[in-house]
Amino acid sequence: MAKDDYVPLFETRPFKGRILFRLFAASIFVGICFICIYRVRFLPEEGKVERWTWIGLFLAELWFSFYWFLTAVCRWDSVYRLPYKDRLSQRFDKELPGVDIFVCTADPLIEPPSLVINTVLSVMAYDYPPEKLSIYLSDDGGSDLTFYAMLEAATFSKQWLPFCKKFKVEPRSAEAYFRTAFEPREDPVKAREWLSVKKLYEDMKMRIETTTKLNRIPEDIRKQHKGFREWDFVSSKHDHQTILQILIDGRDPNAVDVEGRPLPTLVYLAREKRPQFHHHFKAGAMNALIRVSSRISNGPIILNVDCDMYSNNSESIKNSLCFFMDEEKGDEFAYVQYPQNFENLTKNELYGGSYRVIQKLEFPGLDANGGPCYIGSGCFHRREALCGKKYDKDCKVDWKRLHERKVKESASVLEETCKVLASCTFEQNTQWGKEMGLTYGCPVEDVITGLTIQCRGWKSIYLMPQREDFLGVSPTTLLQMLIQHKRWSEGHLQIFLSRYCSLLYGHKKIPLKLRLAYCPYNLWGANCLATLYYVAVPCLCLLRAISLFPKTSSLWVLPFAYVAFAHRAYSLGEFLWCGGTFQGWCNDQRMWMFKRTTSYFFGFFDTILKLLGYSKAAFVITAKIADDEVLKRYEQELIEFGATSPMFDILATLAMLNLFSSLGAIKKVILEADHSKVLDLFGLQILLCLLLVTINFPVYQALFFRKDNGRMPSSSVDGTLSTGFLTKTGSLKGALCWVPDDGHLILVCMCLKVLALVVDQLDYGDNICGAVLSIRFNEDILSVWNRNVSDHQAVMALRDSIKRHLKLPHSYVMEYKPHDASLRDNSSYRKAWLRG
Ligand SMILES: O=c1ccn([C@@H]2O[C@H](COP(=O)(O)OP(=O)(O)O[C@H]3O[C@H](CO)[C@@H](O)[C@H](O)[C@H]3O)[C@@H](O)[C@H]2O)c(=O)[nH]1
Ligand SMILES: [Mn+2]
Repeated sequence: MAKDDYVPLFETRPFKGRILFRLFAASIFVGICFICIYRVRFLPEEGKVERWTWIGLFLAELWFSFYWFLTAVCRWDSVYRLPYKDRLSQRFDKELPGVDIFVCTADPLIEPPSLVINTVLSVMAYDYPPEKLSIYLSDDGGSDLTFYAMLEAATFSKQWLPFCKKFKVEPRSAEAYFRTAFEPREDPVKAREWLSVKKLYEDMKMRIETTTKLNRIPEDIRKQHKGFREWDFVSSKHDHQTILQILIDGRDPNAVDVEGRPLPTLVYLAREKRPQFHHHFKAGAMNALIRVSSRISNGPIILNVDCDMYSNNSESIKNSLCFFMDEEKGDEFAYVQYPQNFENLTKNELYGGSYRVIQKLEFPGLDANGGPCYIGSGCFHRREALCGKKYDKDCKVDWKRLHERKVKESASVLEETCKVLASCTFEQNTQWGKEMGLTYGCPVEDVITGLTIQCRGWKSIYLMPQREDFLGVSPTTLLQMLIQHKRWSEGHLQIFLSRYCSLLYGHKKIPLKLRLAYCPYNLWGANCLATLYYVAVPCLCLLRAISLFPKTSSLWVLPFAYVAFAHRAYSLGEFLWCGGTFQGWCNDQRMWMFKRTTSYFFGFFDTILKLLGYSKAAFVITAKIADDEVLKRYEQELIEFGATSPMFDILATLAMLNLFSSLGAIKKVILEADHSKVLDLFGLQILLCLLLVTINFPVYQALFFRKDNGRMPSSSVDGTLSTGFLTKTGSLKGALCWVPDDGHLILVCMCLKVLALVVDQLDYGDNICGAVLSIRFNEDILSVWNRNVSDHQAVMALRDSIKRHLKLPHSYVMEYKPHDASLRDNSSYRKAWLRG
């Protein structure tokens, strides 16, 4: 094509309103400067407790300022992209490249096969020539249940694909479509067809769910496909040979749908697993898929979706190709990342799961500076770039040549010859996991991979069309959410502390702004310290009458007030602009605090432990299902606490600390002769405490008022309630319980101990004591009960273990009525304090 005829396949437009943002950012910056001046000028004299608390607070504020600076970098420039799909069709209709789609699943129990196949069906039904489409499912669960579901999906696709075309179905996940769509009433013939496909789907779903519930495949079904024989050799999900089955071979002239049109290729792969080999979680699965697919279809474009994230837009492939195939700029793009949206969010996003501001404002910012990160699901890759090729500006892609398919072997030959590519030993002494494929060793394998790709000279694209392109499942319990964020924050922090730290690794490879823009995510985990300090220490100091903020009557209060309020108001504005609700923003803020004090905290320490070699890599898969009762509460937007976890201990502890400090402060204001003097001195501090109490409101509810099973488990409640008693008894040294099988509790213990020390140091005398320590009753004690040892003995044992562990002169333990009714019968219910 001659140069002047060139019409781009996409357009890039800058965001409006950047100037306003920059002015605002400048004003915040000025505010921060004043805060720093204040902190330095009014530093308390040497030798006082005040001095150290002051310095600590100052450090926390410096950290927040630095972090704010990083988030401002992300917003400095922003662009959005517009693909022109029609131009693509006009120009390249015959030369469209092959696209290989990788779906990953890992566990049939928490990622049910019926969910997996809906994702598979949705991508099989893309509006794209089926002979150029190949779908690969990686099953790390190595489960015949999933395999069976895939067989069913292969059969059903013969009806489903033509049905999607005929009825212009959207979305093309059968489950999602039939959940909301109604049959076309106007035409009885069509209506009948519609209903019959719906029935087919429902019958299939029922068959799949029955086998899943049975947890085994009945003999008569096993006989129907040779693939099941593979499971005769599977000893467990961690120990089996490669299972590779080409369920639909797109080249086979008989592989057609009910209307005679070809079907896309469909492949099931469970890579080899052996206990002595590390399998590298999703990254390992993806790399096995890259190799196997290179022999079977070798599509130059690869789409990666998680099993819970179905395609919600049948045009996504073509939209993405507008970038890769643009004659002028296309060759420099390695991947096109879509936002990850979730279909099961509640109206006000109870657990802040929409990430709207990140997706609508921050990622366009990354895009303007060189390209977004690769965040896993919903990402189209150029195969070469994913396989480690460096960007070469002289290398032009010839799509015509690329789309030819060369493989001649039959499906069964391919099945045999490709197995070795997915074996445990294949990667030994190769660059896989290092320079080739997805990078190993990090729980956010995607982000680190994206960064290395960008550092090899490639650019990436962030595409956020009107219609949400991919819809997934967001965690439906607080604990799930916190655990997911622990993995993320840990993974990100690992990147920051590794040789892949964007600041150093990206030097001279990617723009400075992009290097900086990676940092807010990489440093999520590092936020925990400053946040914990800010939510705990000012409250404690309030009780000890240490003022940490300027008097409300002085002018110095202005920068504090401006930065705090303007910044939050701006955040609210952003949230609303991105389509959120006010309540949603409040929930988001709460989650932000919860995550920082728990997920990030544990993520932070686990990263450090890993660096020191004490802890191994893990990947806790996020559950995609929950029981009906939990779901009901989720829909009512009731926060789910119904589990024991050290994370909840921290939340409860901090909430109680905030509550007691506020009560203490209020008491002081009332009792003090000169109210206004107290208010003048402690105004901001009291405000901060009250704010924290407001944020923690659902925690108090869960601790004391809720009756449903989503409340705080009674063990934590009693523990936290005990705080109330403890505080009344005067000087407190500490109490905790010890759960030996939970490594994290050591961490909680350490923190509680620190807190106890601080309290001790400050010596509150008979005042309300701010130390709030949760006692959690452990399985140990319950098992003592089980063995019919008298309660008293058990409690004494616990008390002694606490004493020993904390090396405290005293410890208090409350006798406890076990939660479990059967245990309750043989133990008397006494609530008494034993001091020893
Ligand atoms: O050993 C494993 C573990 C996980 N997975 C798959 O990886 C995907 C992501 O796992 P999930 O538990 O759903 O994690 P999320 O936190 O929801 O996923 C986000 O974060 C991950 C990195 O932590 C990214 O890989 C994902 O794309 C991104 O959506 C799922 O399809 C799993 O089946 C495997 O294939 N093998
Ligand atoms: Mn997921």
